[in-house]
Amino acid sequence: MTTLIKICGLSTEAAIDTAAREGATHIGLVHFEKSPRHVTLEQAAELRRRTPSHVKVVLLLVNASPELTQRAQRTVRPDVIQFHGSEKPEWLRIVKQHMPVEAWKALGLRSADTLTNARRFDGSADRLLFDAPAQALPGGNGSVVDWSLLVGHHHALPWGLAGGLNPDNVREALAATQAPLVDVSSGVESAPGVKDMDKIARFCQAVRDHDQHRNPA
Ligand SMILES: O=C(O)c1ccccc1N[C@@H]1O[C@H](COP(=O)(O)O)[C@@H](O)[C@H]1O
Repeated sequence: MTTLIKICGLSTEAAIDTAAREGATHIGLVHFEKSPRHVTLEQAAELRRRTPSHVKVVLLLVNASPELTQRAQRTVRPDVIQFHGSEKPEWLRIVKQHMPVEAWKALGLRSADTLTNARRFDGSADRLLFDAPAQALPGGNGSVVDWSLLVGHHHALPWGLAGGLNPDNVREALAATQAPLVDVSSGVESAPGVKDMDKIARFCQAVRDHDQHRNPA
């Protein structure tokens, strides 16, 4: 099985090109004004147009109003909306009824209870992302998830691992958790909001090395 790779918080065409060339399966665009990675909907639409069709575009929103969510979907036309606030399963269900998008829900992984409570998204989320608990920002803080909570857990939904991943720890994270998707933002930056092309390349290579080691040809 090939691990899916999401590189999040991209804001330049160069970063999109690098992520796509290095093997990202998903790129993330953050529309959240408090984030150093915030892009306007118009910028996100431009970056979406730049993205090759084999790479899925994930638009990240945090507790956005119904009006903003609809405007964002119509302007950017993402493949996925990643809900990274305290959005409820009912809201994801409504979004999926009215918009042609996948709905992903990010959850701050505090304890085993988080995994139990995640079952409330069965039937509404297309994928869960387990991130470190919220701090000053709801995500993008570079804090590492307690991977041991995920070891041996049976996931009812497709899922992904986020939170504090970087080129130097992603292989260890994958070996520990067997995550089918890894999601990185600050771990491939040289400063908040500034993507580092070399780190993006090294991150993707580390994931490929893991996959190769697991499934030697
Ligand atoms: O990236 C951001 O600025 C951000 C802002 C608000 C919510 C989520 C955000 N990013 C997401 O957080 C996780 C983990 O990020 P990191 O790798 O620890 O920096 C990831 O899903 C980002 O997409």
